[in-house]
Amino acid sequence: MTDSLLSVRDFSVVYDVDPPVRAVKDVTLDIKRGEIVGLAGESGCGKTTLAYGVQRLLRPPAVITGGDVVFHDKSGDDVDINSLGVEEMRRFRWDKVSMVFQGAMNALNPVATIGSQLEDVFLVHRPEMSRVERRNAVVELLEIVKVGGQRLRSYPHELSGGMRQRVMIAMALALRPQLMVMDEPTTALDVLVQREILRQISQLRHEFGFSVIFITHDLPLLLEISDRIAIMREGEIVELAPAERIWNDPQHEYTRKLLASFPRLTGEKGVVAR
Ligand SMILES: Nc1ncnc2c1ncn2[C@@H]1O[C@H](COP(=O)(O)OP(=O)(O)OP(=O)(O)O)[C@@H](O)[C@H]1O
Repeated sequence: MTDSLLSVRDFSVVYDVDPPVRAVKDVTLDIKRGEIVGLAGESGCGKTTLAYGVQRLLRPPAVITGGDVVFHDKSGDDVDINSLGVEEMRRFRWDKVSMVFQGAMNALNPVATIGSQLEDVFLVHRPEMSRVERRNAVVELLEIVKVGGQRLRSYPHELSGGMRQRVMIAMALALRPQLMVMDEPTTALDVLVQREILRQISQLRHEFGFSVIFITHDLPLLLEISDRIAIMREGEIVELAPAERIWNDPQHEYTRKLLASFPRLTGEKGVVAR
């Protein structure tokens, strides 16, 4: 088994509008097993396009104009993501890769209990599971994300925003994917809740061994949670280095500019124990 989980080579995406927008330009990036890679950069630099593009989640006018994305499955198989059919890709997305979107907590169905919504994931993707097995798996998930199994019968409006976002993380974790893509997963939450959830994501990846691609505008937050950070600018990765290096010894002029734009960075140590 290789150390690498996802290999992205010379990946490019263009939005075919007039004039065309080259949103991602020849990006090369390796995600290792169990690591958290942060994607940072100003709004519009291509973070979301890159993270969605490698999962083939983009819709027209987006066009992938070049590059390879290979997923090194823990079974030992190498999966060329570009070659998967629609149905294979759908299964792949839940089983191997899952996503937590910004504001995902508002995507919960308001008239169904969170237990039944979590159960649906198993109903669809693990049809061989019995009712009892499904129920047990849901309770376990709610315990893992510290919402508590007894919340099974709660409706979304009975939970705080932070709790609902944890439910979404539980859902993303349900099939034990090897990669989780998180797009501003805590942006809508207050700072303390954010920190708690980040700490938990960090612990869970140690426990379950998944890798994370974490997207946010919030560079100080990324410095705390990420093992490595990719700094993007105008569709390119201008610097990719361990979080400590980005913080202590940024090599690229643009990285220094970006760091300087966050007055919160006072040199204190972060609270998320990686
Ligand atoms: N549907 C679209 N049609 C045309 N251009 C688009 C489309 N979606 C995104 N773009 C352009 O592609 C570039 C990259 O956008 P993208 O959303 O990937 O950046 P981002 O870094 O994720 O920004 P944000 O942090 O604001 O989400 C931007 O110039 C954006 O205007």
